[in-house]
Amino acid sequence: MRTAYRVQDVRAAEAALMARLPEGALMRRAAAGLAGACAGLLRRVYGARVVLLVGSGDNGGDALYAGALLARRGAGVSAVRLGRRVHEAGLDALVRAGGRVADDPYGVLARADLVVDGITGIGGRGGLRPEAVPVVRAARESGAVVVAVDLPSGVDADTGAVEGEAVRADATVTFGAYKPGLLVDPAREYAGALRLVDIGIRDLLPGAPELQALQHADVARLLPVPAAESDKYRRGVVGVVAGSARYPGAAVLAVAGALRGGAGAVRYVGPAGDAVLARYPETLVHPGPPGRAGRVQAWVIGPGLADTPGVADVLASDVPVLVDADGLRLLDPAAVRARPAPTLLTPHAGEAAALLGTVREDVEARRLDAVRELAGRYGATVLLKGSTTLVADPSPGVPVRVNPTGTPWLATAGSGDVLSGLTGSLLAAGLTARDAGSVGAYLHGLAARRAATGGAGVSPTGAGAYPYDGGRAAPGAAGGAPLTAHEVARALPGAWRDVAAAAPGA
Ligand SMILES: NC(=O)C1=CN([C@@H]2O[C@H](COP(=O)(O)OP(=O)(O)OC[C@H]3O[C@@H](n4cnc5c(N)ncnc54)[C@H](OP(=O)(O)O)[C@@H]3O)[C@@H](O)[C@H]2O)[C@@H](O)CC1
Ligand SMILES: Nc1ncnc2c1ncn2[C@@H]1O[C@H](COP(=O)(O)OP(=O)(O)O)[C@@H](O)[C@H]1O
Ligand SMILES: [K+]
Repeated sequence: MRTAYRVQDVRAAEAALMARLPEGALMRRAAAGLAGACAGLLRRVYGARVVLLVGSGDNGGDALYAGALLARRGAGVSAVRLGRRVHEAGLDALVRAGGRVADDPYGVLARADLVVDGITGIGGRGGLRPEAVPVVRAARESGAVVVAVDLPSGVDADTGAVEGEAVRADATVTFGAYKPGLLVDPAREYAGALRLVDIGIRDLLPGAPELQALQHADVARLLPVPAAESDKYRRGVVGVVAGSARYPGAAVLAVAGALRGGAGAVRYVGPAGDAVLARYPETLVHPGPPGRAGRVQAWVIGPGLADTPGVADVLASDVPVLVDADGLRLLDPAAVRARPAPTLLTPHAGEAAALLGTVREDVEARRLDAVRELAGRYGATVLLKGSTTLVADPSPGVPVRVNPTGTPWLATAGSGDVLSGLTGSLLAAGLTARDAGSVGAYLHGLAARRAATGGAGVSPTGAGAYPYDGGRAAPGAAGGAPLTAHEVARALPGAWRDVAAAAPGA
């Protein structure tokens, strides 16, 4: 499992470790890791042209010490000063190693092979300052590989927000622990490939991180597996209330997901029974209302529902309920808060904005804050869909899960319906709302990657999702082809098998 910690926790851990180590030891560890990563990105260090963008703080210090190490290996290293101050000991080390301060930043940038962004790290506030903006643009336009130190300068480490301009890096070398902004959009997009350098603070970080990103082995442990004595009822029955005369396809897609999510049976309730049966004869169909349809272990309500009644009925039940799409528009917040059984809300940014009384752009700019706030306000688990899918628990101390497997190819009509069916099925099979949401999003993203690329998923460690391959970042959609929601559903068993194969002893 990958974890991310807030700046205050990273600083506290660093301070505790620094008190036990000689002065400067941590920065030397960070710089050595950074220099090693830079060397890996350059075909040859000797003769390479490296430019350091150096801000006022220790982030600039890291860049200067790493630059000194590269200069000692024969690189031509120039420092561009962008702060009011500079890390003096770092600058001395660079000059002693043969590096220099650039008189003409644009001249050295035009010839650079590698640019090291040491403007700000965890001490940065707001976007880049105006004087840094043209320099950063010149770095990007030079075609050099851009490596961010700890974080791309200008992004918010704790929230993933980007206010104004920020560095767009090909790779980010981060120290001690991932920061939330490296895993959550929009900042994640600026970070490129990630590499974590161990500087020895791991055991000094708090027990609960801010974020968790599951990997294959974590998901494998959570997958429901039928026991020898299982029957379809013991595996769980999921009830799907979806579709309408206007949108029968949403019912078919939600059932397509539900049939592949581990429940023993899928009960469809609504007016699109014929369309569902035509595609999936194994479905149990009932015209409704849900209260008369028979016992289920979890309900999914909402995809393509239009204004069909049933939300209040389902929310009044004593089993876990997943509410999506039109269901989110029709729900009574007080009824959600009053439920003794778990509720999982699965909005996209627009639906989340409506639930919060704000606008979509606001949610997209601050996804992590938005998902936590929604979970708190509604007393429900919330899965916020989109470019980075997040799952928040209603209890504030519980880490938010961030899904690493998503791909922009998923932005296709109906793929959310597949996700709600799949996730509801996991709920019916007995997973908690938080686990069902994170496992559902993981399998859904993996299936989409397989469908878009003709088989390639992500590696068991999640490389391919947060890659560090010694080269440039693998962009999310590279090498893929358009896919349909149905293809995502059909690729789910393959994704499930990939993940299950990573279980210990599998
Ligand atoms: N602690 C440790 O043990 C270790 C820390 N390590 C490293 O230290 C980094 C943290 O260093 P830090 O605390 O010095 O902060 P940092 O990110 O360099 O920026 C601070 C200064 O930047 C300025 N500034 C602010 N906003 C700005 C903006 N928008 N645009 C431009 N400038 C802006 C502002 O100064 P001002 O210019 O206002 O005087 C502020 O004081 C951390 O990320 C990691 O790389 C590693 O070596 C491992 C060990
Ligand atoms: N840019 C993106 N990157 C990754 N995943 C995305 C992106 N945009 C949308 N998705 C995913 O695609 C699905 C779309 O669901 P939703 O918005 O409900 O659409 P629909 O209602 O058409 O099914 C969600 O799983 C969401 O997380
Ligand atoms: K930086």
